Amino acid sequence: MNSRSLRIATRRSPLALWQAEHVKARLCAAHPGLGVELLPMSTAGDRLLGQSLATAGGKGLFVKELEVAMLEGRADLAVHSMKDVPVQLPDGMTLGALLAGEDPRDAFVSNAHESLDHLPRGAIVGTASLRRASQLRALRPDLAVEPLRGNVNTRLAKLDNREYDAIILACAGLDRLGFSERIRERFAVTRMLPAIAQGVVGVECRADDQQLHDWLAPLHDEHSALRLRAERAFNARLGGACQVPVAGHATASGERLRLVGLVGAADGTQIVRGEIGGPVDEAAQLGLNLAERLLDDGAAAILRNLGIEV
Ligand SMILES: NCc1[nH]cc(CCC(=O)O)c1CC(=O)O
Repeated sequence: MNSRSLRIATRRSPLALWQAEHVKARLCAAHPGLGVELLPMSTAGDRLLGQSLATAGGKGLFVKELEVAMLEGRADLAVHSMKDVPVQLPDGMTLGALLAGEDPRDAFVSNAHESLDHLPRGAIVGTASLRRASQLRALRPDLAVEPLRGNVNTRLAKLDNREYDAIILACAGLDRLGFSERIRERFAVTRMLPAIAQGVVGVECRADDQQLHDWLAPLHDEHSALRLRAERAFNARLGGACQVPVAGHATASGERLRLVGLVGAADGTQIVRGEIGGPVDEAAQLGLNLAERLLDDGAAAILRNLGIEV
């Protein structure tokens, strides 16, 4: 038996709470008798929901308070959608476990229309993501892409309120929250390339907490780790934030890893896309190499137009 009890810092959104409960359940199943409790917190990202994520200051807004709680010893671990975690972690923090990935694809959600291709001209599609907006506009320049913020439940409520004809969300979040039947179309990744790390839940903790690392080991998935090593290295070279319309998705099969990535102008008029393959033990280098290639192929100009130095 352990005398130590673990505290999981988590945001209060239904998706964040689901993920934290999931990790708690996995920890308790792997280590019967271990005490685990949730410490729900509000983050700057949650308080600034009126603004677009890009103008408000990016994905770090959702994780900083949780990291401070861990660094101050008020919490032991935090559970994140890895999509929301900046590539650079604060000193002293590490990723203690990356869970097996769920569906990485984006979802087309609509009450009246069965797929993106069925939307009438001029239909209003909600998304706050530059990445989704860029790819949507390239696929369907006739649509009106409008901002949509809030947690998953809020976004669905805005759709039901007829503020949009359709919205785009991640399949993984909808599946986790029991909303799978609301998905009308799961976009092939070749059509709507997902965000870096979409669909992967990760655990962040202090790097020096060896006991916790041992407890987390049974939760870790090596395929997710490989995938994220390539995708996050790719993203890091391209500015590493969600102010940038960057997408990337890696898959490993045996000893081979394949990474597809893109950088797009927000208006969808330009998308620079590429693909790279190589040995899994060079995952990070492959991500970096693909980023360099896209920068040479025009991504550098797109990013410079957005004020991002690369
Ligand atoms: N930015 C919010 C966010 N962060 C992670 C997910 C989905 C779950 C995941 O990708 O693991 C979502 C919602 C969405 O984009 O629909």
